[in-house]
Amino acid sequence: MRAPGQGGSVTAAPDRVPVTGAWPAGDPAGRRQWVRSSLRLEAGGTLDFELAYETWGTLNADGSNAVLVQHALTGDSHAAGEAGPGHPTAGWWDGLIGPGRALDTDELFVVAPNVLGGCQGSTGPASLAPDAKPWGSRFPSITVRDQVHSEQTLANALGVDRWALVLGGSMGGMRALEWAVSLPARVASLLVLAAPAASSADQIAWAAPQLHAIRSDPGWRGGDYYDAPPGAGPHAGLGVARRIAHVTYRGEAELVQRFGRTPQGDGRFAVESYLDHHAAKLVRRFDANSYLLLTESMNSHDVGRDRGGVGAALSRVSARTIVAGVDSDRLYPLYQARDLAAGIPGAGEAAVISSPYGHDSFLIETPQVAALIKALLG
Ligand SMILES: CC(=O)SCCNC(=O)CCNC(=O)[C@H](O)C(C)(C)COP(=O)(O)OP(=O)(O)OC[C@H]1O[C@@H](n2cnc3c(N)ncnc32)[C@H](O)[C@@H]1OP(=O)(O)O
Ligand SMILES: N[C@@H](CCO)C(=O)O
Repeated sequence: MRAPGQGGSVTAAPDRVPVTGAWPAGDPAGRRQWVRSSLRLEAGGTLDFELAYETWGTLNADGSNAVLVQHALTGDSHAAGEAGPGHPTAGWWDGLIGPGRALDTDELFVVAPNVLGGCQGSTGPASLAPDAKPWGSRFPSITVRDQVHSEQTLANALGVDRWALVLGGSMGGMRALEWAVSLPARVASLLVLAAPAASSADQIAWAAPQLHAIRSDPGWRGGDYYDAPPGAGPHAGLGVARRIAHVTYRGEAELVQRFGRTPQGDGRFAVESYLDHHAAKLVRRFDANSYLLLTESMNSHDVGRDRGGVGAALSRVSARTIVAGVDSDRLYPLYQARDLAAGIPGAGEAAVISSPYGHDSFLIETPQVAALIKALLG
């Protein structure tokens, strides 16, 4: 089990005052912190939860220099920093966060939480429920709004009334947008990368075989696999899900040119070997139930739900906004970024990240993303 043992319970309790503290034993990197509270879920009931987060820089006296960085589906709070104990890779936006970088930590206070429902320190299906057993199949459904609600607790605990900037890509872009729609007074500027106002049928369609792959793995055991012997969990299903997803994260022309048709010595096409590699890497670091839960939270993403539609919801945004899409993104196509930008007051036309790398370009095209950040903060 990867998450800490505090878990949560679905109860009818009212929201509680958040409690913060240093991360307890078990954080090998030694820099994560946590906030603990409870929230009313959009689907009903209340969840006691913890959010893990990391920060860089210092909050200034008037609290005006805080930036909220939102990770994508399989990301985590380690947005910046070198690889080291507990973090085999450098932060996923290390090129953007640090002294002298676009998110200049000599000037800014940068905060990156692990998403509610995740498996990298925040409460999720692998966490312990009040009965001291993993939540597993009992973990409630979570929406993007619930995730943002939980992050409000973090902002309150940190003393951040208004973020100077909220930004993220993909699932992180959904949460960034939801912040600006649900709490417009608390978001001064907004950068949404490769994310829509509402998940489309095409995106839900790509998710469907991924969900089935995990659930049809006998090792999934209806979601209650945490006491299975090592290696007996739903690794094969999660690996298939990642292979499907990873194809959608990369550019078609990129794969064609990069891998060609020549089989490797072991008989696999190079692109098959590449997908196998990414599947194996994810299986080692990610919980299958979190993958299901977060995928379904993305499927349900629709800023217009119960708000009179997408147009009415977007008209609430008061942040200085840039929306950007990637010209080779086949999962979140550019037209969605254009539609989203058109709906947000003052956003102007969507920016275009030009790249062969597809959806993942928001993680790869550092200078182009840096320019967008500077345009907002400058
Ligand atoms: C914010 C967040 O959301 S997510 C956190 C970071 N994201 C992830 O971890 C998602 C998974 N990874 C990725 O999507 C990508 O690796 C990115 C976006 C992080 C970086 O993209 P790129 O730099 O273009 O990496 P690329 O997709 O080429 O993968 C490189 C890996 O494939 C391996 N690889 C390349 N070709 C082959 C092949 N034919 N066979 C096997 N492995 C191969 C490389 O050895 C390298 O392995 P390593 O990452 O273990 O060192
Ligand atoms: N590579 C990213 C893509 C999802 O947007 C991830 O795994 O989170």
